[in-house]
Amino acid sequence: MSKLIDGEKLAAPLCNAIEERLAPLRQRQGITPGLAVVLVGGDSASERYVRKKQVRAEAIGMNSFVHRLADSVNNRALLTLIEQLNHDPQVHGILVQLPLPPQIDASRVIRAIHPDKDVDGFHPLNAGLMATHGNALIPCTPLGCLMLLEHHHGDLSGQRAVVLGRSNIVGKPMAHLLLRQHCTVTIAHSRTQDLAALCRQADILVAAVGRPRLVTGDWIKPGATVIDVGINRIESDGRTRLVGDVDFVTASEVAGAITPVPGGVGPMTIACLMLNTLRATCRQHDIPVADDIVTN
Ligand SMILES: Nc1nc(=O)c2c([nH]1)NC[C@@H]1CN(c3ccc(C(=O)N[C@@H](CCC(=O)O)C(=O)O)cc3)C=[N+]21
Repeated sequence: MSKLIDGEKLAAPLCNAIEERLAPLRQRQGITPGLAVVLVGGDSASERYVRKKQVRAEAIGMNSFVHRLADSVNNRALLTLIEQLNHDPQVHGILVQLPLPPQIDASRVIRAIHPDKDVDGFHPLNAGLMATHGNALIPCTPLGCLMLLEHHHGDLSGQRAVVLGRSNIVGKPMAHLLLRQHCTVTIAHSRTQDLAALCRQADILVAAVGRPRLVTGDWIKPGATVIDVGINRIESDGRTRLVGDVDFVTASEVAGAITPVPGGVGPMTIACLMLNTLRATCRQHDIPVADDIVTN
């Protein structure tokens, strides 16, 4: 049986460390980091995640501003709101919850966010800086995965990593982060041939494809570290359940260590959003960025 990688257990001390940095910011500089979350429409999963972000931000003493827009909103109205938030000195981080409705040009919306306030790290400037090892805001989910990996796997140098999924928000940035830690990285996706055989070569396997229980035990190299980014809602026995991209039961018999869903990557994503908001705040006020909290 493999070791369980507990996301809550690593997220809690990270959030505490962030919280400790807020008091001196407030007392000495009069600054309270502010996170603005823009939610378009009323998707129940999105509502839930936005609520988690808001609750966590407030719990550690940040300001949180949630802007709700109708599902029918047009590009102009959304871009106007972002422009307003870009100029608002109370707002240090802006997150536009994805997915957006089809009439919205998501790429244009992401590009409208000021790169210094882009706490998702989705702006092409931040994506490019990360790819070239510059000083970027790094997407929260891959950053959280990397922290879990470094904590449980130790030095990643020379390890064979396979990232399943090539999205701009998880797969691609994850591959860049692993490369930066000197892994040998392969990005696999829906057109990859012999997916199972490829995955079996991985010392580190990160699954981020949104396919419930795609990765079964026979895809995993014995002893490998498995990070499950998937959050799929499925119906079973008349109830809605949350399952990952990894079939936990069979995978945990083979893997050396594995994240559960829920309680794995999710809590780290939220904690890294808090970290990015703190970093963005420091940068905007020319305060040395709190890089000693974590080094990556
Ligand atoms: N601009 C943008 N940035 C995002 O970071 C972003 C987004 N859009 N759209 C949706 C995805 C999804 N996401 C999650 C965050 C936390 C949990 C989380 O806390 N999950 C818990 C509980 C899950 C549950 O109970 O539903 C867990 O896995 O233990 C899940 C998913 C952020 N996303």
